[in-house]
Amino acid sequence: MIARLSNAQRVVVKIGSALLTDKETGKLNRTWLHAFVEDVATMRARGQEMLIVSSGSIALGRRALGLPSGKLKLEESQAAAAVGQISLAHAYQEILSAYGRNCAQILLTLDDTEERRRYLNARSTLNTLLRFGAVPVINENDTVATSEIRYGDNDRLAARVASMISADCLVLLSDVDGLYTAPPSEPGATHIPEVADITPEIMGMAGDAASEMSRGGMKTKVAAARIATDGGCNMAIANGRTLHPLRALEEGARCTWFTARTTPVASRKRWISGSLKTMGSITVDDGAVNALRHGRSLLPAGITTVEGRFERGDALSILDEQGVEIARGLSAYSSEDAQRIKGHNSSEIEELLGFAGRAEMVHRDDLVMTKA
Ligand SMILES: Nc1ncnc2c1ncn2[C@@H]1O[C@H](COP(=O)(O)OP(=O)(O)O)[C@@H](O)[C@H]1O
Ligand SMILES: N[C@@H](CCC(=O)OP(=O)(O)O)C(=O)O
Repeated sequence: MIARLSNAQRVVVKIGSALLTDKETGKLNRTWLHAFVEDVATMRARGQEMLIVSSGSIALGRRALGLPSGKLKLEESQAAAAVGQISLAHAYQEILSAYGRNCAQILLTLDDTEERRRYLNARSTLNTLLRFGAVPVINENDTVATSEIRYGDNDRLAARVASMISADCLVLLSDVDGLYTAPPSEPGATHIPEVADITPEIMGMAGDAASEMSRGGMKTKVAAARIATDGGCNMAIANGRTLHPLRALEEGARCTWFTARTTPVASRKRWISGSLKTMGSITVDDGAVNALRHGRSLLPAGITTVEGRFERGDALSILDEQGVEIARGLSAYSSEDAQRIKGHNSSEIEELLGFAGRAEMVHRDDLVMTKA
């Protein structure tokens, strides 16, 4: 069970507001943040790709603005988030740079993970940052998110990010060491070490947050577990109320693991082949059919015909020369650009389109064979 964290390639860690801010003063808990970031840097140095989803902007901002305790109005939490996010990002940047890491701030709204084109853009930016060795620090863009278009909690946001970038491990660090059969304040509540199946009974165990600083409570954590495990990602709810919480988890600290139901690749392929409406089709030559069967990407050189009107990110049907569908995938180009680059070598793309686009028409990560 321990190896789920140390063996993971891509890890998303979510930090709740209560861990980041001191209960008494409302200030950022710097000692804790230093120790946590040291764990992140150690894992990154080992070759694991690390992303942080951090709450805390509203909790920090409300103190800075002198807002009273209790529930905030929407415009007050938006203002608090605007103020708090700056100090939050600054703290991460300062500490990560001490470990020689670039810190990249990403503020997402619901649409960025739900709407396909924006999803592909967000995914591509995150992948590029990881390739450059930077550590993305993500939060919801609370200042522009109105109640209709917001997640409202970073538990589900973290799970959507984890499945978007095909992470294999998500850790929700909280003030509790996992899921209990009932809110831990209730007598007789017992700890659950592992959940293989998120049944209605499991959902029913989760209650609200105990402090006003937090948003979600256990309900949003269990909802996050459903998103993550469906996306092929193992998820842990673990205690962050200790210095070096990730090291502690690797060394076997008690937590609750929710087991992935599939692999990230299988989950993505199922999404492409099953739930997307195709917006066009491309016919490819025999050489390209052969390349696709060997798990390669589809290059413009192998395309003979482009049909339909589609945009970058739309799903396409890929046909052989007999008109039989052999694969489906997400297009890296619009139909207009595809018409221009079909049959050409990828090195000619810049000259043909006037910009240096991707070498592949459909990247192999975005492609699924529908006929062997
Ligand atoms: N079944 C449960 N098991 C564990 N904790 C629960 C449960 N139901 C409710 N909780 C509450 O959820 C809290 C954790 O959620 P929350 O305060 O939102 O954390 P965070 O700020 O880390 O997101 C716990 O401290 C606990 O009071
Ligand atoms: N985006 C908000 C946090 C929302 C949230 O999920 O809070 P928490 O339950 O403490 O993880 C913020 O930065 O204040």
